[in-house]
Amino acid sequence: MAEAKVLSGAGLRGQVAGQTALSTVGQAGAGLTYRGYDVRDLAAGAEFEEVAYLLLYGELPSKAELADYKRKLKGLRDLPQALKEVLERIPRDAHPMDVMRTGCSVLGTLEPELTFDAQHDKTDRLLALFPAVMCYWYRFTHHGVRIDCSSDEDTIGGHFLHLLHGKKPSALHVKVMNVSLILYAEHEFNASTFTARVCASTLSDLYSCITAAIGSLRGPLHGGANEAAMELIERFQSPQEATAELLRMLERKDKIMGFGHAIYKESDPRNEVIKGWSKQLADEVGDKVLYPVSEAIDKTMWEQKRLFPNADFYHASAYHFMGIPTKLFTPIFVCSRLTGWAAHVFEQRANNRIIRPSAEYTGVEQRQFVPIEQR
Ligand SMILES: CC(=O)SCCNC(=O)CCNC(=O)[C@H](O)C(C)(C)COP(=O)(O)OP(=O)(O)OC[C@H]1O[C@@H](n2cnc3c(N)ncnc32)[C@H](O)[C@@H]1OP(=O)(O)O
Ligand SMILES: O=C([O-])CC(=O)C(=O)O
Repeated sequence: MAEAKVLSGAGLRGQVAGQTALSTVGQAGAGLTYRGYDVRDLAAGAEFEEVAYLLLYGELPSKAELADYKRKLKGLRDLPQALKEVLERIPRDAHPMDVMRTGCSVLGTLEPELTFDAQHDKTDRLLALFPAVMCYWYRFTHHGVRIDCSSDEDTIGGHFLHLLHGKKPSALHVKVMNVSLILYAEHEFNASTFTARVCASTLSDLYSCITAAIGSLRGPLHGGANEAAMELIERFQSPQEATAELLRMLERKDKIMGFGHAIYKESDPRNEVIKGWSKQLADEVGDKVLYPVSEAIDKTMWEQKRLFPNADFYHASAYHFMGIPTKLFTPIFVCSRLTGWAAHVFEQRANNRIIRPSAEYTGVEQRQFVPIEQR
């Protein structure tokens, strides 16, 4: 059973900054729950759309509700022409997280949230269309094709893989995407969600909250770590080489991306799930390097620092084995975490007070103003 991490010091660590009924993180017994359900049970038995519905609408759907919800989302997948034109203008070497941020913001000008009554419909639209924002830009700028943004795929994960690769994905890959989207969906007051709530607390619109959250997720200390972890593991040809270099990196006090956590102390419950799927994908593609290298880094980090892989580390190899380009790793996180962000925005709006903490002043004492001619 994981103990709660002892929290102190900077970064607002250990401060209760509000209330939520959406998830628990790092509590004894179950490391992560969404509205009371253990994330491992959801990842094993649910579809991502069920989890999205749970977070956004409050309860797991019945079969009929899920079928209706998936039908609704399927009908909302295509991008407005004006958004496609904007995406075509974004440079090939732009970071895809900047593309997601811009795509979200532009949609906010085309289909604005005029009243908060529209918050669920606007969220469903973003949920349905985010995979196409990423894939339309990527395929246009990298392969010169204007893809059809609708597909017959039953799930968001399958739809994303279909748009990216231009063909029907395998059942295994659809399953892993589904699990991945569930694992990334919600995580209490992490940096990007807190950003969304701060924005919501000013009574701003949903698109502003989500755009701001994407900006926070982009950094390598948060969602950007899955991409940074891939850049690390692909440097090595063998576990021995990885271990030797890791020891040098730790000696230099480098941060190893994909390890450690602000709240969890001994393990991240999402890791065991995605690690298992990464192993299965490694076997499928006959990998003899990346997965053993990942395990060697994992072992060395634990032995040397007592640091464990977080949700991001084995996501890197899992996504890679499915042929997903590294720079699209963090945008996939956006497609999932949108559900948590939006649910937090709804929660903030339902019981709002503007979030405005105080600062401890550390500057100079009050002093006399000196006119510019006398300075
Ligand atoms: C989905 C997610 O967003 S999960 C997080 C993804 N981010 C990463 O993987 C980035 C790498 N990890 C980190 O930078 C950190 O572990 C964070 C940002 C996740 C958490 O930061 P904090 O809460 O400040 O970490 P914490 O207080 O546990 O750090 C304790 C010590 O371990 C070190 N440490 C923590 N993580 C790492 C790491 N990944 N590599 C090397 N050292 C580390 C810290 O530098 C600190 O050392 P010090 O006491 O000598 O200063
Ligand atoms: O909670 C955090 O600080 C980061 C994290 O794991 C997440 O957002 O999924």
